[in-house]
Amino acid sequence: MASRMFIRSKSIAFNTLRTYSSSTKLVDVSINDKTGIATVTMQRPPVNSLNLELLTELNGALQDLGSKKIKGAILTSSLKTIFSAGLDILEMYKPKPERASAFWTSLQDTWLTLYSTPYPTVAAINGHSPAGGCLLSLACEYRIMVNNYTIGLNETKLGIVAPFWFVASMKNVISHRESELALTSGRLYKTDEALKVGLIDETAENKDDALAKAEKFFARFDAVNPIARLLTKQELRGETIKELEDRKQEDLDRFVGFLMLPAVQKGLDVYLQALKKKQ
Ligand SMILES: CCCCCCCC/C=C/C=C/CC(=O)SCCNC(=O)CCNC(=O)[C@H](O)C(C)(C)COP(=O)(O)OP(=O)(O)OC[C@H]1O[C@@H](n2cnc3c(N)ncnc32)[C@H](O)[C@@H]1OP(=O)(O)O
Repeated sequence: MASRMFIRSKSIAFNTLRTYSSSTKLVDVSINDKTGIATVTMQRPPVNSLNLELLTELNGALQDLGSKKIKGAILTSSLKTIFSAGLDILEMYKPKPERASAFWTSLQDTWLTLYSTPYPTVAAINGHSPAGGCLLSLACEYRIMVNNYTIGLNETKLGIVAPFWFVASMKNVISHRESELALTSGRLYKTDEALKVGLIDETAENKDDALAKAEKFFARFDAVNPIARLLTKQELRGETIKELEDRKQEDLDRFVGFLMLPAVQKGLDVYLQALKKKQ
């Protein structure tokens, strides 16, 4: 894990800043050449649910940024009211085992990349952010959320169990007690409630406000040595990263095994039907 971060920190030092814009079907990346801030935008309508393809593109984009000299990266969504609806339930419902394995591995890899970026990260949460959406924002260093949306790890509401690294991501941000209360009940917090427990760091009026506040967050590091900053981040996050790296295969096997349980499939079926009936 130490090498994961350190090699990247060396590579950014030798590159020069340039205007950059790259858009794949599901992820848009642009770097503002004046501020040096990258904006990574998920764009998979209708709800940015995280399927294999979106996760693969997102991981690739975040890794590419590691070789560029950027001041920081903002993760956000192109959708008006949704940051991300979390994992694509259709990836877990009646899955083919090979696809389920590739899907979960891509989630593990994306989280590892985002949790350990050499550059500072902000989630500009411009809409609802349940489950996997919350996980992505927890992997960022700072969370700014637009008012009147919801965020949280609501896995138990779907009859599924948040894996240890989802739980650790939460516990590294809010208290153990609050995590226990939230995770066991599958609580989704409204923006103002999330601020009160520290799940988010700031609220925003709208997406533009969130982006402006993200820029101010990055400015905190103007007078900070970047290597000292990175090594400190590594010190704080290293244990959690190492645990997933060490237990990656075990975690994958548990996920695939869990999905094959009839009771889990039944729970997902009921949840999917309820989502569709909502309209
Ligand atoms: C013993 C230890 C074992 C450990 C093993 C590991 C266990 C496995 C772990 C898995 C972890 C999973 C984490 C997750 O992320 S699960 C996903 C959780 N997500 C949700 O609960 C969100 C569900 N969606 C919503 O609440 C809403 O859609 C919302 C995001 C608030 C948006 O609302 P709205 O704007 O009103 O949009 P609609 O609800 O009408 O949705 C539009 C269409 O999109 C479909 N949809 C919504 N969310 C998902 C999703 N996550 N995946 C797939 N599809 C989704 C919805 O059904 C609508 O479809 P359609 O138009 O066809 O009706």
